[in-house]
Amino acid sequence: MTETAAVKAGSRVQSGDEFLESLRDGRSVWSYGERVDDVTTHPGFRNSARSLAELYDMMHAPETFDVMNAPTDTGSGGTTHPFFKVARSQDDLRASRNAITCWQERVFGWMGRTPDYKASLITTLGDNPEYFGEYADNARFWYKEVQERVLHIGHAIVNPPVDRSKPISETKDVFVHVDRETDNGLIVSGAKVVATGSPTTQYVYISKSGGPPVTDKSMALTFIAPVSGPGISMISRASYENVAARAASPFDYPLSSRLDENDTVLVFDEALIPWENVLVYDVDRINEFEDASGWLSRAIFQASTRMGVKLDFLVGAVSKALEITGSGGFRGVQAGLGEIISYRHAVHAIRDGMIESAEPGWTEGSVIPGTAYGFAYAAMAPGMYRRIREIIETIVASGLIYLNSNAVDFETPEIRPFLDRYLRGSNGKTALDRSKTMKLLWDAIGSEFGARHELYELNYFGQPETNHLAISQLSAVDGTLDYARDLVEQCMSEYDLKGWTNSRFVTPDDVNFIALRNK
Ligand SMILES: Cc1cc2nc3c(=O)[nH]c(=O)nc-3n(C[C@H](O)[C@H](O)[C@H](O)COP(=O)(O)OP(=O)(O)OC[C@H]3O[C@@H](n4cnc5c(N)ncnc54)[C@H](O)[C@@H]3O)c2cc1C
Repeated sequence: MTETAAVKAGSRVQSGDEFLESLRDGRSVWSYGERVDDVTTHPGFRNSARSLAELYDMMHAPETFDVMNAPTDTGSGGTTHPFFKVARSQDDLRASRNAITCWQERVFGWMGRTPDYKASLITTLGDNPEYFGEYADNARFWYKEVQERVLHIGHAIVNPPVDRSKPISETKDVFVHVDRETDNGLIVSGAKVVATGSPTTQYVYISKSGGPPVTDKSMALTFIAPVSGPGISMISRASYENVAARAASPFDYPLSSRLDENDTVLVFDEALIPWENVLVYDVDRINEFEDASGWLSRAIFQASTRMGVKLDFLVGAVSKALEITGSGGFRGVQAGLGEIISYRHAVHAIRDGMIESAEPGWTEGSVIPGTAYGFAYAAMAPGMYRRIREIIETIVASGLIYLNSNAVDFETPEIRPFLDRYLRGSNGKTALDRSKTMKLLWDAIGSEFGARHELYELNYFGQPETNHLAISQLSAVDGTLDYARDLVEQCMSEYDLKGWTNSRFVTPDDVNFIALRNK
């Protein structure tokens, strides 16, 4: 479908400007002791917001339109991002992969919470609205609304790390819970950890993931809220974009300066959640949802596709860095780069393996990416990412900090000749080439932005141990363990104390010293 056809058909997908306008809604974002007036102009958030706006523009641009759009399944006749629809076939998953990749290439793999991330979960509302019981119409509404407008929804589904040793009920004052019910909706208070990207999202999805089962109905809650809703505050962590803007330049921190997704402490203080926005308010349903819906496998699919692009980017940056240091020809250094590339290949392979091993979704006719390979990615990614950082620090070494402090140094006549001589690179690369490349690589792995990315990958799907456990349990029911054990049984059935039971093989009675002795 061409762009013109989609517009004629009534596409409701927001543009970049419409997205930015929607963020100017009086939301309560707090940073450095002040309430942020407007995240689209504040130096701590404005370029991150613009990076997201560019993604929305790609939904409309003729050159990316086809890969970024598919017909809606809501009856609107318009188009949407392919991952915002319930997948019905492996081809739907392929179209989703291509669209996720296309967006990630624009942000070089460094924004984890692009709007398609939450589409992994929102599509479950359209797959099985009946599951939500008395809130089924809410599920239908939000599926349609999010899909047609490609809304940007953040999520906060983990309880804050406060008194982990105590049962949830004893930390209720901190965790999100219902204060009281009213005719208009639920009055909710409490916090979640953490709402990544929320200052520049439009809505937030609150639910439960992992941890001990919920037993108290007042905490068995899933809902969607506009982040600008009354009673909702976002207390931002230090903004790397702000620090870079005030104390450096885009040349010095090219990723922090535009791709920082602020992780906020999200606080509800007697916030009214209208009944229309409630999806789950039931102990059994909230505990079952994660396993029943299959949303995690979709989330991992989006994450591994994103990681694939991030690793492509790192491979490119490391390769350019080695060209500058002149160490790229050494055997150990080549092996280091090769190890990073092999992780890159493994991630791309798992992503596509998830398509090849797609399995039935929540309801008849829907399809989700293969769960077992997905959990393997979730368990493997943290260690792999940590190892990649270690390799880069080993093979690029001091090259990562043998650098000037700021872009302005290149305009400072007293030191420019020194820079040109002492920072020059191998292979005809100039000092400017070195500084630009190495600062980019440092921002990727070493700056506060870069270090936060390791923490992010490590905790993306909870603790790796949890994912190893999940794989272990899954393998007992999906046939993996049975198959592996059968293989070993088959091997062991072909011999016994007397020798081979398989007549094809020759029992060595003719040469074996014990057999000969006993003859
Ligand atoms: C950069 C970043 C961004 C994030 N963004 C989001 C987001 O957007 N939305 C969101 O919902 N979440 C987000 N998170 C939270 C993330 O999902 C969690 O960090 C992750 O699930 C791990 O949980 P935790 O941090 O609470 O660790 P914990 O569960 O507190 O675990 C800490 C340690 O204690 C151990 N432990 C904890 N409880 C027990 C127990 N009962 N028995 C034995 N051992 C225990 C764990 O094994 C682990 O070693 C983000 C986290 C980070 C770091």
